[in-house]
Amino acid sequence: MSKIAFQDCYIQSLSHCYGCGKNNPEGHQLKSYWLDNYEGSKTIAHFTPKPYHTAIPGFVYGGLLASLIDCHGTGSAAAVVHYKNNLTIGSDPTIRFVTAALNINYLAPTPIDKQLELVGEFSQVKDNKVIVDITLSTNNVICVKGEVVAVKMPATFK
Ligand SMILES: CCCCCCCC(=O)SCCNC(=O)CCNC(=O)[C@H](O)C(C)(C)COP(=O)(O)OP(=O)(O)OC[C@H]1O[C@@H](n2cnc3c(N)ncnc32)[C@H](O)[C@@H]1OP(=O)(O)O
Repeated sequence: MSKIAFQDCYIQSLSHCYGCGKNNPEGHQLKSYWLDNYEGSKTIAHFTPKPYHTAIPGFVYGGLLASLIDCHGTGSAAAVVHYKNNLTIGSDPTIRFVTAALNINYLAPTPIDKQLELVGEFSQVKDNKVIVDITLSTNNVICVKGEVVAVKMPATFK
């Protein structure tokens, strides 16, 4: 794993996201990295749910899981476009990605008392659009699969 999370390289003004912004103390503060030995092709993040993330006692609320997949996807998209263009993720001008589409499939109940692992792979990488396929697992069991269509953040967001 690289030492600095993708999201922690975002400029201060783009670090308030509820899912992954380091400047949002109420948020999830998800941290995404390159998977060891897969720089440029696979990404990883971990998250440990809190008891209040409950859907049915013992199991995680699906909206939280979607949110984690969303932010791992947009962070991974920013990382791979920088990687492909030989840029550093914190470099200027800021290239960031927002969610255009999110498709989530819940395959198995997700236990609330385990660490969650998200792994992302890219099915399409263009400078303006990246499609990221993400699995969310606990104890090597895939509980959720998601596809994130991430599009380069337009100027209207600034
Ligand atoms: C910066 C750190 C923050 C982290 C973000 C965390 C994730 C988030 O919560 S982001 C917030 C939620 N998302 C939003 O609010 C986005 C709102 N939507 C928009 O701003 C626009 O519709 C936007 C940017 C997604 C697309 O803009 P648009 O002008 O239509 O894009 P456009 O340039 O035409 O299309 C680019 C590509 O994306 C594709 N695309 C656009 N919208 C979609 C969509 N909804 N579904 C699938 N593909 C799409 C286009 O087909 C095109 O693909 P290609 O290049 O292969 O032809």
